Amino acid sequence: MADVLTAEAVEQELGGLAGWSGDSSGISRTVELASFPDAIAVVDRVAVVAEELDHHPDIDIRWRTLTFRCVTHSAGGVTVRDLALARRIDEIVRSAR
Ligand SMILES: C[C@H](O)[C@H](O)[C@H]1CNC2=NC(N)=NC(=O)C2=N1
Repeated sequence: MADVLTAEAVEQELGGLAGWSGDSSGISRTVELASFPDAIAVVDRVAVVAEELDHHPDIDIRWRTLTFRCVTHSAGGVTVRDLALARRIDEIVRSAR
C-alpha cells in the first residue's frame, strides 16, 4: 500500500496542482461548471477514471459546483495515488469548460 505523504511533501505537490488545497489529511478542489448537466457529466467521467485507478474521490455536488476530495482512506492520509487522481480530475475539468 502507498505510504501517507509528509505534510511537507503534500505542500510541495500542491504547488504544482493549481486550485487544489489541503494537507496530509486530504486535498480538495472546488469547480463550477456551466450547468448541472455539465457538472454531472464531469462526475460521470471522473467515475470511469476512479474505477480504472481503483481509487475514488469523495464528491460533493451542489447544483453546478463540485468539490472533489482525495484521500487514501485505507492509509489514513494523502498518498501518491491521490495526486495521480487529482491530475486526472484536472484533465477532465479542463476539457469540460
Ligand atoms: C478494494 C479497493 O481497492 C479499496 O476499497 C479501495 C477503493 N477505492 C479507494 N479510494 C480511496 N480514495 N481510498 C481507499 O482507501 C480506497 N480503497
